[in-house]
Amino acid sequence: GDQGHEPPRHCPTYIYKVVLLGSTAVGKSSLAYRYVKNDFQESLPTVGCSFFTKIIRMESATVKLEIWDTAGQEKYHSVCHLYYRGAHAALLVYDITNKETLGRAKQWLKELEKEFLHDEIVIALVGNKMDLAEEREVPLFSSQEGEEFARSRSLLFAETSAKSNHQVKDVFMAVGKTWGKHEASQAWTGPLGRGCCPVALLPPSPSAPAA
Ligand SMILES: Nc1nc2c(ncn2[C@@H]2O[C@H](COP(=O)(O)OP(=O)(O)OP(=O)(O)O)[C@@H](O)[C@H]2O)c(=O)[nH]1
Repeated sequence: GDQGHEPPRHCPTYIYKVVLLGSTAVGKSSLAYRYVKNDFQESLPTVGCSFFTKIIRMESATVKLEIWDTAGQEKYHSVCHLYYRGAHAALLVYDITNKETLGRAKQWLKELEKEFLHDEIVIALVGNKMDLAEEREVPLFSSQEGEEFARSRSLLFAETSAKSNHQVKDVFMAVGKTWGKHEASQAWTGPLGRGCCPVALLPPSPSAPAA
């Protein structure tokens, strides 16, 4: 029964939805697979959408990341908006060895900007297949073009490799931390409680040097 005025001391669960968008074969499924299973496999094209869950346990809360991996093939384009609805974060993935895929990621950005207010979603531009740097077609992110583009839209940027496990965890963590800041400026005020709401905090990446 009811134990009185003190709320129960169970850990609340925060649900946080991340959607992966981008051209076919840029490595969306591979990034999700690497992050959730810490593994890499040659995989078949995604049909429709696939779904991964990552549970992150912290001292005072549990974070459940729902990772929605969409299909990049054009024939699935018309259903993609069903998947990014309600997302807290979007990773716009391109392949650094294929310049066309960056163009596609920029189109996704336009589409998201129509659907979401600036503060409603955290967006990261992710150049994948860093292990193939010698076949690079898209200049390094630090090039003027990329940097200006990111700054003008206040995006997060990272170059990753699902294959060699480069910056994969970091990109998910960076997105989570940015979302936490958005939340802090809005409803988030401190002690955990009050049912289920978007995630506010993610633990720092263990690979990051202590600040
Ligand atoms: N070298 C290299 N290959 C990768 C990397 N990530 C993915 N691949 C390969 O690229 C191909 C496509 O990867 P997927 O993860 O299926 O790509 P996707 O974006 O999910 O593709 P769709 O499901 O069609 O949208 C596969 O052969 C992967 O093994 C990477 O970081 N480096």
